[in-house]
Parts: sequence; C-alpha cells; structure tokens
Amino acid sequence: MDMTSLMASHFDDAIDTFKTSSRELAQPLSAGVDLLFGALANNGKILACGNGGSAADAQHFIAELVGRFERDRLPLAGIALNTDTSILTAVGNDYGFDTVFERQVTALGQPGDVLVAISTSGNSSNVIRSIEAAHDREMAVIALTGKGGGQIGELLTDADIHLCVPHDRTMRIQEVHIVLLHALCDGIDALLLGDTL
Ligand SMILES: O=C(CO)[C@@H](O)[C@H](O)[C@H](O)[C@H](O)COP(=O)(O)O
Ligand SMILES: [Zn+2]
Repeated sequence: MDMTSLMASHFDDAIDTFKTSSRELAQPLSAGVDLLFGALANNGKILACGNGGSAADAQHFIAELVGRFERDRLPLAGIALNTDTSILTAVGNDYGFDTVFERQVTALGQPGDVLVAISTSGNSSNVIRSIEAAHDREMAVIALTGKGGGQIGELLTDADIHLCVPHDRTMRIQEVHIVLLHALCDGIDALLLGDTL
C-alpha cells in the first residue's frame, strides 16, 4: 500500500468504527449519562483513571467536569487518579504500580461515587484493581474498553456500564473513547442546562 492510501485507510477505518460503535454503544452511553448525573446530583463525585493515552483521556474528561465543557455551568466534582506524580511515584514505589489507582479509590471513594475506568485492552492490572476497589466501596463503574473487554469485561456487574469499542487496535479504540467521553459531558450538560447550545 502506498503511503497516501495508508493514510486514507485510517479515515475509512475510523468512519466504520464510529458507525458500528454508534449502533452498539449509544444505549449504554445514555445509561452512563444517567449514572453520572445521578451521582453528581446526590453530592457524589467521579473518579477516572487509565494508562498512557487513556490517562490523557481520563484527565481530559475530568477537566471538562471541574472546568466546563461547551457552556458555562457550575463546577462538577471529579478527580483524575493518574495526574499526581507524588502519589503515583510513592504508591508505585512502596506498594507496586498495580496499586496506584486502587489505593486512591480506597482513599477517596464513597458509596454513590462513580469510577470511570479506561483501558483499551481491558487487561491493565492497575485499572482492574481500581474496579475491584470501587466495588468494595459500593461505587458503580463505567468501563471504557475495546478488544472484547478483556478481564475488565468479566469483572463488571449489572450495576456497571461497559462501553466496549468493537475494534482490536488501540489507536482506533482510543479515538472512539474520546467521542464517548465528550458525549457523556454533552449528556450531563443537556440534563443540567437543556439540550440546545
Ligand atoms: O496511547 C497509546 C497508544 O495509542 C499508549 O500510550 C497506550 O495508552 C499505552 O500503551 C497503555 O499502557 C495501554 O494500556 P491499555 O489501554 O491496554 O489499558
Ligand atoms: Zn496513542
């Protein structure tokens, strides 16, 4: 394949992936908006975590809750668990990198809070352990995954929401994840402010 065709194929594959994701994920995404809005309306908070590109997605999402998305509104309670280098290095150094999110969920999580757990493979052990800690804290989980959901898919309960992108390449899954996170922000704003921009 020549380079121009390779570049064009990314757009084609992304379009196909967005279309299948829309068919499969619009309904659970809508349930995710209700779950997040309900938690926030009851003085709960949102915790989010992920590794690498998913760490960037988690902090991007939380910034749009605490700051704003597209319209002015009250600040919403959220914490990204992958942003504090002192916590990440201390907990990683003292207890192991697998525990860096779990320990923060245990420290900060309260019943009624929601964990947004992001892993394209569904197999990152620190994200898996954050979900187990959330369940121990009586928190529901919204898991953003791909590749069939991996071990995270098997861990989720009926109280949780699984947004599993139907693709096997990390980059494509991440591209849909950011749409999912923006859609969640837009849904929350629609419930808070009405659905017109
Ligand atoms: O952004 C990318 C690849 O697009 C990478 O940084 C990627 O996020 C990292 O390899 C992560 O460690 C992958 O973890 P996960 O999505 O499988 O949980
Ligand atoms: Zn990436």
